[in-house]
Amino acid sequence: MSVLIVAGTSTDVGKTVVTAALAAGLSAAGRSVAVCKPAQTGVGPDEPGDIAEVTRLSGVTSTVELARFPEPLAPDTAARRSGMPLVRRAQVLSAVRELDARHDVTLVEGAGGLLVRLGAGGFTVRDLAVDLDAPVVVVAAAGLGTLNHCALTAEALASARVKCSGFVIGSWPRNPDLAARCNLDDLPVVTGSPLVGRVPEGIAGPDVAGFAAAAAEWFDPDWLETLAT
Ligand SMILES: Nc1ncnc2c1ncn2[C@@H]1O[C@H](COP(=O)(O)OP(=O)(O)OP(=O)(O)O)[C@@H](O)[C@H]1O
Ligand SMILES: C[C@H](N)[C@H](N)CCCCCC(=O)O
Ligand SMILES: [Mg+2]
Repeated sequence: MSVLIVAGTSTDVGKTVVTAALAAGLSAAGRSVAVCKPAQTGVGPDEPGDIAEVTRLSGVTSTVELARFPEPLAPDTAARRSGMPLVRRAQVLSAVRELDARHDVTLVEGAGGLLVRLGAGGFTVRDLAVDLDAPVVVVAAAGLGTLNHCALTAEALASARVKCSGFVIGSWPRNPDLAARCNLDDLPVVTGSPLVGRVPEGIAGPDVAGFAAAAAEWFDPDWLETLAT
């Protein structure tokens, strides 16, 4: 019914944790949720990737990972170096559309930041948002430096006329420093989009029941509600 692209300002900002939190929060609200990771890098064939982490934290099992490459690199580079076939744009679009037809919300997690090349022809997660006419939520770090990364990402979305659904801080510190506290007010100003969530630091541990039970509280409730309508 609806697709939401989970992009980031960079790698390691908490996209997977936020994807899991969204999956858990939407599931708790009675929505059927699917998750697609078009290209996973940096994990071997038998190791858990981002999809496994989303399932562990959220319980959501309707998932698709289209390709994985062992080296921790951008997917197109990792694919070329591995000698395996690159992910194709049409392949991703068809997988996401198939999930979308059967679920209330389909979450698509990119790799790294918005303009990282996912596969053949250099397509990016921004291209997927254009093709799917889907909004993007951007996951960002909490502290100093994030305003610039968020503003750049907002500009890159606007230049392709992709709707920015909002920003989420992937790991909100227990004791936020001055920059993190100021960013709460400044981030919407510099990006022109709302801050719609903050996932607490240290929450993605072994207490998966606690994670799933609390997940909806980390997002603006009105925003979360709009995702499945
Ligand atoms: N709120 C949080 N609580 C606990 N751990 C977190 C939180 N946010 C991020 N982490 C940890 O930080 C690391 C990076 O987070 P995550 O894997 O979600 O990043 P990512 O943006 O998905 O990166 P990639 O580009 O590789 O997909 C992980 O080890 C994750 O468990
Ligand atoms: C391996 C890592 N965790 C991500 N999955 C891939 C990040 C690619 C980033 C490329 C870049 O922007 O330089
Ligand atoms: Mg991830």
